[in-house]
Amino acid sequence: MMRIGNGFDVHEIVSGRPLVLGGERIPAEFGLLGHSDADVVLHAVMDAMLGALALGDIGHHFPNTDARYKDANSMELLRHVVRLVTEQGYRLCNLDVMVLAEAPKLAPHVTRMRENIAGACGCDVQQVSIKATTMETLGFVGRKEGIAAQAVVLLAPLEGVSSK
Ligand SMILES: Nc1ccn([C@@H]2O[C@H](COP(=O)(O)O)[C@@H](O)[C@H]2O)c(=O)n1
Ligand SMILES: C[C@@]1(CO)OP(=O)(O)OP(=O)(O)OC[C@H]1O
Repeated sequence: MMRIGNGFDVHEIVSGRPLVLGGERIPAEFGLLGHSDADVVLHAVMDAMLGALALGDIGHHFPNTDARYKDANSMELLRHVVRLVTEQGYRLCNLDVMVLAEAPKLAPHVTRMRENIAGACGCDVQQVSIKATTMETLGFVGRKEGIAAQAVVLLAPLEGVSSK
């Protein structure tokens, strides 16, 4: 049986922190606040994968009260979630991420972000889609108070399903 999952995350924009999105350090005058590296893109992707298999959420697997995850590299957390997916007998069919960010311009970084995620998932970059939009100055994203990401993931059983 194919399994679909969705994930959503928001992190607050602050100065003095790096901006890491999709495992990529993005040049910016601000970063995101979080217990981990606050990679809002990977957090949405992990929650979508966990949701597809009803395995809870990232807060359950990586509690923000646990010092082990202080400034954690979310790529490592993603690799752990991918291992859980494999153990359950599933693999990524495709995923689609929408990043809501007023700035910076993410288009120049999207290919590297897709490659990072595909590398962690052991899949082709064509199976990973990342898109970005502004909020046209509206709301907390439009005021540059935060960045949000939404992900939808489709998982397929490891055996008997083509990736096409
Ligand atoms: N942080 C962002 C936001 C948007 N883009 C790209 O610009 C296009 C137009 O954005 P609108 O919000 O005006 O629709 C969008 O389709 C993206 O290609 C971006 O690179 N980074
Ligand atoms: C990733 C984790 C890891 O402690 O930390 P945060 O950076 O706080 O991210 P958030 O999406 O708020 O919560 C999930 C946590 O599991």
